[in-house]
Amino acid sequence: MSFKAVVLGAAGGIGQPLSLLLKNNPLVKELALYDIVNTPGVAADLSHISTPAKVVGYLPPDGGLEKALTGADIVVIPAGVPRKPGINAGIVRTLATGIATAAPKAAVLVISNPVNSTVPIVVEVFKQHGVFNPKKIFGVTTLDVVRAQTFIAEVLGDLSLAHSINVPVVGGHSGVTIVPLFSQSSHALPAGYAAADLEALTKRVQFGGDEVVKAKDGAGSATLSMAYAGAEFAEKVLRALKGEKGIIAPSFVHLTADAPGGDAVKKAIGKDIDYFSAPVELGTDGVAKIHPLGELTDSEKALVDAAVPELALNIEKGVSFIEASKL
Ligand SMILES: NC(=O)C1=CN([C@@H]2O[C@H](COP(=O)(O)OP(=O)(O)OC[C@H]3O[C@@H](n4cnc5c(N)ncnc54)[C@H](O)[C@@H]3O)[C@@H](O)[C@H]2O)C=CC1
Ligand SMILES: O=C([O-])CC(=O)C(=O)O
Repeated sequence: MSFKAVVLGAAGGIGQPLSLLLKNNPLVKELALYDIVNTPGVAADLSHISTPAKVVGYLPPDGGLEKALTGADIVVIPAGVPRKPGINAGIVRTLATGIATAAPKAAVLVISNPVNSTVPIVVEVFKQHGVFNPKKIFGVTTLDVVRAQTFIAEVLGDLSLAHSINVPVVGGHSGVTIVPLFSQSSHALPAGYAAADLEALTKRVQFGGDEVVKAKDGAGSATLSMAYAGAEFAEKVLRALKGEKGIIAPSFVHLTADAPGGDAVKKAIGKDIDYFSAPVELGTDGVAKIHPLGELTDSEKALVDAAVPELALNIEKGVSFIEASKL
């Protein structure tokens, strides 16, 4: 069993390396690349790679978005502009409308920032079209996990461990809404690791994006690490769609009653919030189960408490953007 994957924003800084990684994924039989520019070139380039996926590029004229999306099993959205939330809201609304019309059953992986608001935008558009399935819409927070894995491995002095470190990062995807649960890491920090160092490590995960923006000196935000993270999460979703069991990864999802576990997360965070990034068990229909946050330390509880009000505002911004555009 193999799948049709679609990348919306495929010609961008994330879109191109992400498309390369998906072209390299044996679970992908067809790769449709959509952007407002340059996809014919990106598709022609990738199509010479000797892996099975058939690659086709699409542009807006002649129903390009609809053609790209038709028959999609998974749609990954890295379209938009780094650090321009207002512009991205409109772009994501347009793309979500296309998906709701042409591929309402596909798994939708939202990378475009701010994820805490763009995921609610996709959900509200799907609701308007009567096709909302909370099990199929994912905010991609994998880069936060990838950073936490790497930074723990750096502290442990062995980067070869990084990929095997299992560390949940929950909450949302921006600043203080990002909550790494280092106490639950499969690889513990060194005994006697100072509280101030733990605080600094937490901040480094929360503001890892700023580190890259600064180093790129005005030339954009994280693209290559994000492509890696997006491809890794997409691969997990595809493996689960194919029937593999027991795959769990944090993702920013709707805490619906339709997927068991959401209520327990709401209880743990002490607020009736509609979205949270929690460890999600993936299945043949998307979200199979939302896992609990587990035992939190006092400092982790404080991080969750700080995250929730900001998260609630971000979510409301996304919802009200669509509400307002209904008028
Ligand atoms: N979730 C996460 O962890 C991360 C999210 N991001 C976000 O990913 C997004 C993309 O970042 P980059 O690739 O660096 O930006 P970029 O500017 O290099 O690429 C964006 C691409 O989107 C395309 N685009 C614009 N409007 C479009 C539309 N209506 N339909 C289809 N494509 C459209 C552009 O033509 C461009 O090719 C940004 O919003 C950024 O903030 C970035 C890093 C991490
Ligand atoms: O910081 C940014 O603007 C991009 C991003 O989401 C990240 O690197 O985590």
